[in-house]
Amino acid sequence: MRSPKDFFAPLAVGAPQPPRQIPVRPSRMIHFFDPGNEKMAAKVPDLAKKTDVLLGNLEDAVRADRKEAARAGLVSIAKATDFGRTQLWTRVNSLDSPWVLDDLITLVTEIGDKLDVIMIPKVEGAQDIHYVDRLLAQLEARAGLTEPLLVHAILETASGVANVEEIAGASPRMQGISLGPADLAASRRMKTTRVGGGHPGYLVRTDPVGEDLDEGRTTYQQDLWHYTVARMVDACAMNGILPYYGPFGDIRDVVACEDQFRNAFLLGCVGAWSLHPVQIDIAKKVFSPSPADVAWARRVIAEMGDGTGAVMIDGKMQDDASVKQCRVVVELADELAATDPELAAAYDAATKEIQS
Ligand SMILES: CCC(=O)SCCNC(=O)CCNC(=O)[C@H](O)C(C)(C)COP(=O)(O)OP(=O)(O)OC[C@H]1O[C@@H](n2cnc3c(N)ncnc32)[C@H](O)[C@@H]1OP(=O)(O)O
Ligand SMILES: O=CC(=O)O
Ligand SMILES: [Mg+2]
Repeated sequence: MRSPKDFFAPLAVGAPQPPRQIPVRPSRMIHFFDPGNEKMAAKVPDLAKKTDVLLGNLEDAVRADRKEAARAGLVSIAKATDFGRTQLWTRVNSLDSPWVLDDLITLVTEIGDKLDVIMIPKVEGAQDIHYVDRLLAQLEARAGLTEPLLVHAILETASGVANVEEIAGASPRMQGISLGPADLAASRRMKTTRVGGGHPGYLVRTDPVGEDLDEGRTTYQQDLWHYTVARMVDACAMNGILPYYGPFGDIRDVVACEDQFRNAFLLGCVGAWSLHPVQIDIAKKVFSPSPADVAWARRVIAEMGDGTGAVMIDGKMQDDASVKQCRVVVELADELAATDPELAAAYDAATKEIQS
């Protein structure tokens, strides 16, 4: 165990100072693309204008014989593209794979100054983050980088879930954690064959009304991911890092995708992955607080004055705790509105309407 005093010392001579705070930047959607796929790569400059995060994926979904092409593609794209305010992330191959060492060496050396966050898949415990932490420090020092790279873990193994609190606090570089429902389902030996989302067989049923066990019994589909998302959110919040829902694989089912994203948003996640351009606007809509909620939250804050005591607003009791929730909503809205004039106008219009 490192002592808390050592936590903010660089892990290699010449490496940049580790971060003390995770920068607050919009990351409602982490948009995945395969940098070795020419069609997808051609869309990157346009996608950079409408996404919060673009992620060059080198791991699963990239064929084994295309790994080098994907890595080289990401280097070229990063060098050639002006990403503006959009962050550039990558997902490297897993730590037990034959590709990850070259992924990290190449990317940090060639484009370490363009990358914001490195996503590490299949993290099992703090030891995986410690390994990456030291290696990144060595590579940053050699590349002469002045800003530390941040690390994001995917929660997609049973041991990762069991160790999620120690993973979240394993390094000052930890930026956040995403739920990876597909690999996690396999690791847990769940009997699903989907990428995220629900399952009609996972349900509860109302009690029988009489002797007939089939008659009049409504069933309600349950959320397979509730426990893991909630646990991930707590682990992230207690360590000052950000939680995300991961992939929703049924690209055609934009309705259920929106539901899954909204469940994650309401439970505390700040964003989700988009796998296809059609999911970008879904994430943008869901992970931006609604104008009505922002207007209401602003009103509660205004009427609560110094934030203590209790008041009644439209028949609802408000006190110190509800005003704190309202501040969470308003702070997020203000952060997003600062770079999105359309959203800012929608929030102001809804606020004026509620005041009149
Ligand atoms: C399961 C656990 C995980 O690890 S999830 C993360 C790993 N998976 C991924 O990264 C998948 C990323 N997405 C994809 O590969 C594709 O979107 C898949 C799902 C295969 C669908 O592609 P395709 O059949 O081409 O869809 P389409 O015909 O509707 O595409 C229309 C045009 O859009 C493009 N497109 C597609 N996806 C992306 C993307 N993620 N980023 C940028 N562009 C994308 C297509 O190339 C196609 O382009 P064009 O109109 O033909 O020029
Ligand atoms: O990598 C993501 C997953 O769901 O697996
Ligand atoms: Mg995975």
